Amino acid sequence: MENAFDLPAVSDPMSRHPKIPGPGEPIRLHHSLCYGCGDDAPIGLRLKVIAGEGFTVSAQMVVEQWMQGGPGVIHGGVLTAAFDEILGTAPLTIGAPVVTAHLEVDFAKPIPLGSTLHLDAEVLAKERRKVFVRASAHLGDPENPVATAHSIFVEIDLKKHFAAYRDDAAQSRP
Ligand SMILES: CCCCCCCC(=O)SCCNC(=O)CCNC(=O)[C@H](O)C(C)(C)COP(=O)(O)OP(=O)(O)OC[C@H]1O[C@@H](n2cnc3c(N)ncnc32)[C@H](O)[C@@H]1OP(=O)(O)O
Repeated sequence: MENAFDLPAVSDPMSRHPKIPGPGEPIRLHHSLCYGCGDDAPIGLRLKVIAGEGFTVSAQMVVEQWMQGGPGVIHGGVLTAAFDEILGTAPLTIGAPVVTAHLEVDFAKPIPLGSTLHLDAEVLAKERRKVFVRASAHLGDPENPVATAHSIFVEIDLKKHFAAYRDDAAQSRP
């Protein structure tokens, strides 16, 4: 499939960040209350994202009943959230903390409850603060994706970006 987002003609140089875990190793949670990866989130996907080779990461997610759109298949928003998480983690391989600016998802096939979703993401390019990332999901056969995603993440200064929200976030905890 062609990219529906405009990749830069030439990427800024990218190199694998020295602190990123080796292939097969988990990447540390970015926030324990995160809906996508947090262990302490009251409701969430609890994705464990694993570093791959180069600028790639992967994760697996069992599609549980509460993730249902229906009937019998995953909700599109849940799949999008899973993509957001894995796409947003991939830029850590180049040492870039990011937030989602643009995210597009193509839903190719229904994803039944009970299936194990395999998610793979890869950083394609960087241009100034923009990081271009693509992802795909399959149910065991990488040649047969059930969904794909393309996204632009923007590099941020983590402390500054979230400075105004941290207290509110603490207050909204259950
Ligand atoms: C380990 C972590 C895993 C995380 C997974 C979960 C990730 C998330 O869900 S994050 C939460 C959702 N996202 C957000 O809340 C972000 C909200 N948006 C923002 O804060 C701002 O719009 C932000 C930071 C993206 C950009 O604002 P700002 O810092 O002022 O940068 P700005 O100058 O506007 O844009 C920088 C570049 O990005 C581009 N850009 C900004 N928004 C977009 C967009 N929607 N689409 C395409 N390009 C964009 C700009 O054109 C600019 O490009 P260029 O270098 O070519 O001029």
